[in-house]
Amino acid sequence: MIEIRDVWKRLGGFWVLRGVNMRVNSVVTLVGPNGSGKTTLVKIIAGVLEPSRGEVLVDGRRPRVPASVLGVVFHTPMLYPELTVRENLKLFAKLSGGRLVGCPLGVCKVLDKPVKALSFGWRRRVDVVRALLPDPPNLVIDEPTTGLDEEARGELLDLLKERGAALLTSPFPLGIGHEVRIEDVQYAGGS
Ligand SMILES: Nc1ncnc2c1ncn2[C@@H]1O[C@H](COP(=O)(O)OP(=O)(O)OP(=O)(O)O)[C@@H](O)[C@H]1O
Repeated sequence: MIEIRDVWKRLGGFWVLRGVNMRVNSVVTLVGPNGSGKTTLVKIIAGVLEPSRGEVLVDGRRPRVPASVLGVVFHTPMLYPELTVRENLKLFAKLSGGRLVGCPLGVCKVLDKPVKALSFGWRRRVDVVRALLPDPPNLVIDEPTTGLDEEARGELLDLLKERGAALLTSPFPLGIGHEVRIEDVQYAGGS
């Protein structure tokens, strides 16, 4: 369960987020125009940005949550380009206490390739698998459709349905999970 409690964020002299209140306990896609604060909210949930006001709880924890409780996937993959996929997954499994089970998103096909040799879509696939290694009950993915083909999106949706909570952001409607407009979960007045 991801609980966003009255989260405000001021950046560059503007209130980007104005009192966001939201509880996520299933697959939820957050939609909104470019610049409406979706990525900012993901960063706050991930604990890499502090809210100006308010708090985020993930299964009752805050502000920084272990990878075993919250998996995070940003738009830019968090992988070591010089290492192979196998080496990356081994390293992150060690750090997060998880392990690779089966071949999610087809990663076994690319295990021995260096990450720098992969296409963007394959790097994103590997990055999602990296986040899922410790089997976190909660997940947040910024722009999940970017780079993923239809087959990978379908498999990703199946993987997400197994989570307690998955918050996705996309600049366009995905047809995945329950859609929530960012304007509808904060105080009226917009930006
Ligand atoms: N470090 C920063 N300093 C100043 N302003 C920032 C900073 N980061 C983001 N912003 C501003 O905050 C607003 C929200 O940005 P954010 O990236 O969260 O929006 P978004 O909804 O994810 O957009 P998109 O759909 O285009 O990805 C934008 O106006 C952006 O310019």
